[in-house]
Amino acid sequence: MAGSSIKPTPLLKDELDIVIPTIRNLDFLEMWRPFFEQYHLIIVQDGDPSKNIKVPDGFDYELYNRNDINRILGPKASCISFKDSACRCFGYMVSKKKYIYTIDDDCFVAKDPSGKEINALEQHIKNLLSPSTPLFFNTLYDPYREGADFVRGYPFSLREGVPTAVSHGLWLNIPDYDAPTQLVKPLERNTRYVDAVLTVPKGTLFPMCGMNLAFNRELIGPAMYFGLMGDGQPVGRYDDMWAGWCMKVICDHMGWGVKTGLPYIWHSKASNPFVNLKKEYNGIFWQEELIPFFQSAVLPKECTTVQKCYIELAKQVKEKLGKLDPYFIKLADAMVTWIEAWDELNSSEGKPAKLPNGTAK
Ligand SMILES: O=c1ccn([C@@H]2O[C@H](COP(=O)(O)OP(=O)(O)O[C@H]3O[C@@H](CO)[C@H](O)[C@H]3O)[C@@H](O)[C@H]2O)c(=O)[nH]1
Ligand SMILES: [Mn+2]
Repeated sequence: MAGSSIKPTPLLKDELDIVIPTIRNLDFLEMWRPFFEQYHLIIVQDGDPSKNIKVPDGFDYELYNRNDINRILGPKASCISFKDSACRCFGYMVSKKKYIYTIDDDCFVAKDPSGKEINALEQHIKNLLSPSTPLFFNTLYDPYREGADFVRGYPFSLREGVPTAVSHGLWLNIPDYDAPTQLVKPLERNTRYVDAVLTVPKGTLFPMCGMNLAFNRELIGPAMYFGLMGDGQPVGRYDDMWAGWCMKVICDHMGWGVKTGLPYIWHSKASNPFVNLKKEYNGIFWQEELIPFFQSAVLPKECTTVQKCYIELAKQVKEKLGKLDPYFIKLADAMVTWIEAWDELNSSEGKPAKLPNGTAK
């Protein structure tokens, strides 16, 4: 019998949204079509709202520009950054799905060492649907992967693992370096494909990159606020970092896991290191204080929901980081506004009506 031409239904087809921030164009979607075409896209158009961003035919999407964000959130739109990829978190807020995958518009399909094209989304879904092991390190990496397992000495009481909240993918070609490193090593390319998925141990922070990232929105969505960055703010390119530090403290508190490693994407554009240095310089200085703050942050046991954890974290940011710079007082307030907006849009009566394909109502 001739091979069936019926495509298998992609995993989580109706339970996952792909969120793309863009200030450029969406041509990269052509390369992702085989992997993305059956999923719903949420495009967050940054910059000039009068610019028309063309979405390639055949994709099911909703697109939000700054006018839409202001219309939907009203005064609370102040918590969504402008002129920074941080705007992507608006897509997390308006999504109705259980899972989110977010990818930058200069990230393409990479190939594994055998030359096979990598379906990054499929790997993220596998990462999210299998448990994490933050409480005890498995030296053979992901024990739930085909052909691997827990090694001798791994406590059986811990082998069930914990729910996975975040899957952090990596990048071949242009690595996600900060500006100083980019300036020192302008020609460095990441050619090393490491065939591993690791759980970030409990109590350990890491620099979360928003370029190739997936998460369980029902678990950790309210904590995935990408902060106040870009236009009118003293810092940029610390959006995903801020979200990653808040997220990890909350995942540790809630008993959820964070994975990093596979899948890889091919990152094609190196952003301008001098422009990046201007955006980053406060962040490079402040992070020496921010990391100890997050490392020592304790959430009371009364914080039983992500929203409660986040509001408590915002309180501590205001109290302890407000003296580092007044920016953190503004950021702490924006964190609270984010949760208010999240709850407004995600309570049953608060959902904005949507057109099936195209711009939001
Ligand atoms: O003002 C802006 C700038 C960019 N975007 C969109 O955001 C992503 C990332 O942009 P870009 O690829 O230019 O930046 P990188 O330096 O490679 O990004 C890394 O730094 C992080 C920035 O926080 C980012 O998550 C990392 O990937 C693209 O889709 C741009 O179109 C924007 O919306 N507004
Ligand atoms: Mn990029």
